[in-house]
Amino acid sequence: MTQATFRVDVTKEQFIFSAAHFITFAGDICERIHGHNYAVRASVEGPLDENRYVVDFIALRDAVLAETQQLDHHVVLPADHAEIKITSDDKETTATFRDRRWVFPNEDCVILPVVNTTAEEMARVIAERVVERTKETFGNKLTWIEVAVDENQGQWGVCRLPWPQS
Ligand SMILES: Nc1nc2c(c(=O)[nH]1)N=C([C@H](O)[C@H](O)COP(=O)(O)OP(=O)(O)OP(=O)(O)O)CN2
Repeated sequence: MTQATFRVDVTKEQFIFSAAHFITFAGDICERIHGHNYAVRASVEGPLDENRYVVDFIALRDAVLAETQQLDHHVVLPADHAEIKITSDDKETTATFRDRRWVFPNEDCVILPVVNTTAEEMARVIAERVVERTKETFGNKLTWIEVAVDENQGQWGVCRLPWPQS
């Protein structure tokens, strides 16, 4: 007998956030700072509740939006990169990579707990934070959450996390 599975997906125009970043790749190549209009999709899988919902679209939408709005119009920097070092004083945040240096007003920056600000890592952080925002409301019946971040109209980094059971 086939077993039905159910999922809710939300991907809204209002999730699009414009942010600047730079990553390293191939060992020691560090990109120039540049921006993307990032798109986001979030999905959760689980059984149907008494409403015949997996979860209320609106609750999931609002949790995702709260996270994407925090990134909009910011420079996104990695806290955990081995060579991109981030320091802040009371006014400015400085990023260094070898002999290169970028200085930003603190309020323009968001420092994320990632090694590299790739779409995959940003998807993971958004997924973890959406779980934190919703786990009390959604309970422990869901099986997973997946967040996908699109850097450039069809280039998605995707992270799926098991839904916390406690
Ligand atoms: N799996 C991943 N691959 C790549 C990522 C990523 O996050 N995950 N990121 C990048 C870079 O950020 C790169 O800057 C992507 O930018 P994009 O503008 O898409 O790249 P192009 O130089 O090809 O841009 P065009 O404007 O389309 O010329 C790379 N890979």
